[in-house]
Amino acid sequence: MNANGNPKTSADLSVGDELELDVTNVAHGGIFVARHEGRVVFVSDAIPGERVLARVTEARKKSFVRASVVRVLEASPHRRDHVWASADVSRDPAHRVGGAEFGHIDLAEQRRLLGEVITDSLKRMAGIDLVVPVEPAPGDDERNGLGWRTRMSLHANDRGQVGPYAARSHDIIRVKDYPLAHPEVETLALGIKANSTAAKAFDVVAPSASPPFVVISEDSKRPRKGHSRIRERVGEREFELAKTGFWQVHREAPAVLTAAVQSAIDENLFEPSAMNLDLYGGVGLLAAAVLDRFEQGTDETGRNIQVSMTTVESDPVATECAANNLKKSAGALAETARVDRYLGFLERTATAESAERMRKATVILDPPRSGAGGQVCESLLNLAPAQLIYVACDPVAFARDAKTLTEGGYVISGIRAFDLFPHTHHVEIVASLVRADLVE
Ligand SMILES: C[S@@+](CC[C@H](N)C(=O)[O-])C[C@H]1O[C@@H](n2cnc3c(N)ncnc32)[C@H](O)[C@@H]1O
Repeated sequence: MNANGNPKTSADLSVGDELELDVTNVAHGGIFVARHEGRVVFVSDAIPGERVLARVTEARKKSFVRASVVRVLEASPHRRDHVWASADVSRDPAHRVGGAEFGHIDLAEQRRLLGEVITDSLKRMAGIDLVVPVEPAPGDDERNGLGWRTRMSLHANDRGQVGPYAARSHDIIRVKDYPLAHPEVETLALGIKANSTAAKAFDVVAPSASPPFVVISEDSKRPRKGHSRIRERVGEREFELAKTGFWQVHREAPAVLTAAVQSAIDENLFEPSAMNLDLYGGVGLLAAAVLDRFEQGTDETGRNIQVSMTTVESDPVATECAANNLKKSAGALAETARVDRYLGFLERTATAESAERMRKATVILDPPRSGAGGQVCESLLNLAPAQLIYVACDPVAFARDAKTLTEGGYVISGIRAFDLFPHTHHVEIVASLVRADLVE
């Protein structure tokens, strides 16, 4: 009943109300869509096709409410016991752990849903029609998508309890296991005790070529910058990076992305002497992928092929590492700069010769979750490199940038997606965009 004593309508919904819902779609962000008398309900822990009983958890917006499944009335054939018991629907929604919001769905269906999110985002935001199958990382099917996470953050509350956050709050959930974590990460994480109430955050890391460790921080919000270095191995190469510096989280992700970027580049459009760039380059993983592919062999005069490649990265420690990681390549440079400013500088200072080197370039870009954004895309359109390889971890941000780039003169010539975060809603896209005048 509402305040006037009448039966509740969708407009009166408040937190705690329970609704029977037919779940119709997946939405971006690990949630699912249903309607209650026309009002959109974003439901967690559901699967499209299910009928569920869901409890309203947020009702501040007029256009939609949020709810969590408390009982499955008609289950999807894709429903499984949650891979992490601490996130199961049998728990009160407030006490479900976050970070595994697809863990109740079989892996093949998770990937189909991720593909649907990519297709929908491209259609809705960019008017682009593409079906993108989502490929598993090697070994994940055999391990049921578990044990991949080489980095994990835990938190402590004022009572000294340590654990991950709940699904939709910053409450600490105490757990008995971490099934998505690499075994070394899990062992270390389970051993953490908040010995001092000052300890607020714990980064647990298991690098592939250094011993596993925990970095303790007294501030849960401040980025933790360990300056001592660790090492990661990818194929024949080793990379150095800062202890809590950026590195791909899935243990297979560096190798998967290296191979994907290498094969996404059109070799007919690749010019070794062009102004090739690895934007948002981190410690040089993707620059190395390009160098390893195109430095092979000799040119027509019999000299070793030298590839010009500059990484652009805002974190000076990562840049320093990139310079070391790429130092065997004479044509490699590592610059500390924000990408928008760096590209703006290239635009302002262009000469006829540098503009031509830029137009022949291959540009890799692997921005953070928010995407490259309008200003960077506009600069890329002005500089007009021959091909862009866009590595994206957010389908919506990618679709927004793809709209700018395709409307400005690029054609998507290839796109792949990888399930590098099993049991979560995250997915990695690798897209090739070629300047339209170069497409046959
Ligand atoms: C998704 S990571 C990719 C790193 C690298 N490509 C890799 O795979 O290891 C994004 C990187 O961009 C950097 N970054 C974020 N915003 C930036 C900006 N505006 N300009 C330059 N670098 C930025 C971050 O420090 C981070 O290293």
